[in-house]
Amino acid sequence: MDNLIDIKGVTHAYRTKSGPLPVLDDLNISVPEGEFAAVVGPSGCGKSTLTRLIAGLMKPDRGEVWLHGERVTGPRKTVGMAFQNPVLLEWRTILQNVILPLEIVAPGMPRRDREARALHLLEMVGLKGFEHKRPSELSGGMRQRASLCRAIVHKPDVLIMDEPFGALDAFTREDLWQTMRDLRAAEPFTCVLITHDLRESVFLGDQVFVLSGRPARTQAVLDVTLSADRTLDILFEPAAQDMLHYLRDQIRIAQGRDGETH
Ligand SMILES: Nc1ncnc2c1ncn2[C@@H]1O[C@H](COP(=O)(O)OP(=O)(O)OP(=O)(O)O)[C@@H](O)[C@H]1O
Repeated sequence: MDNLIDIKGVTHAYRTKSGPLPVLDDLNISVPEGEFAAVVGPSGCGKSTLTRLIAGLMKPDRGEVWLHGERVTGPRKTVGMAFQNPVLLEWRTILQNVILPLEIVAPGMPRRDREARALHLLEMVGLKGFEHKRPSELSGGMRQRASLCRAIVHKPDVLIMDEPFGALDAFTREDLWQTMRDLRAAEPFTCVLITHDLRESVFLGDQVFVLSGRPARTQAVLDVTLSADRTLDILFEPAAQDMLHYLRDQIRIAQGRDGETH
């Protein structure tokens, strides 16, 4: 299978007043087309920096980022992004917010077709009937559902999500995991998910990449050998529990806390 995302030997440092701050160090990550890569690592290790590099919003000091066989040298329209804060535009309805990327990427697409595409996605995520509401009229979980629709409405090559469920309560978060699973089954896409939640990484990921402490390297890669139509219950089964223990140990190592009693 071809890799849709290839991050090869990426090294990056921010220039700060007190000198360079090395953030990524010879990082290597490959994601085959259609796969879901979850990225976990200690706080501040460089995960968000990685998303900016994949999206072409920044260039690495060294190394290369490839998307779909093309070297990334600048921002790309074929990337969809979702963040912890859904940043929906209050002066637009939910439907108009979801349509926004199509207005930019496919300006020639008839309005009726744009709306049909957005309404289809809104229905899939359980927001049918809310399309004419303003963002402030929706709950946090509903806004994040709308934001997911907006991120994939233009069928991006890759969906990059940076802690998209981090601000939601535990039950809403689990609902959203299932929504993601169902969206992916209906519309396969390649995804990079940054998360602090190890259960989320195992439930949604095909592979989990553990980054080391800053500057981040790829410390470990876990193949999630659970069925694609996994349910939440699977997280309580021994195979998933073993994976969660492994990831927790890896995070301790990344934090330099290996050997502490736990
Ligand atoms: N524009 C910037 N200029 C200078 N330093 C930055 C910049 N952006 C991030 N940093 C620093 O780079 C390091 C990595 O930041 P980044 O946001 O990529 O980490 P992260 O792993 O996503 O963090 P968290 O898990 O806390 O969200 C941090 O120490 C941060 O303070």
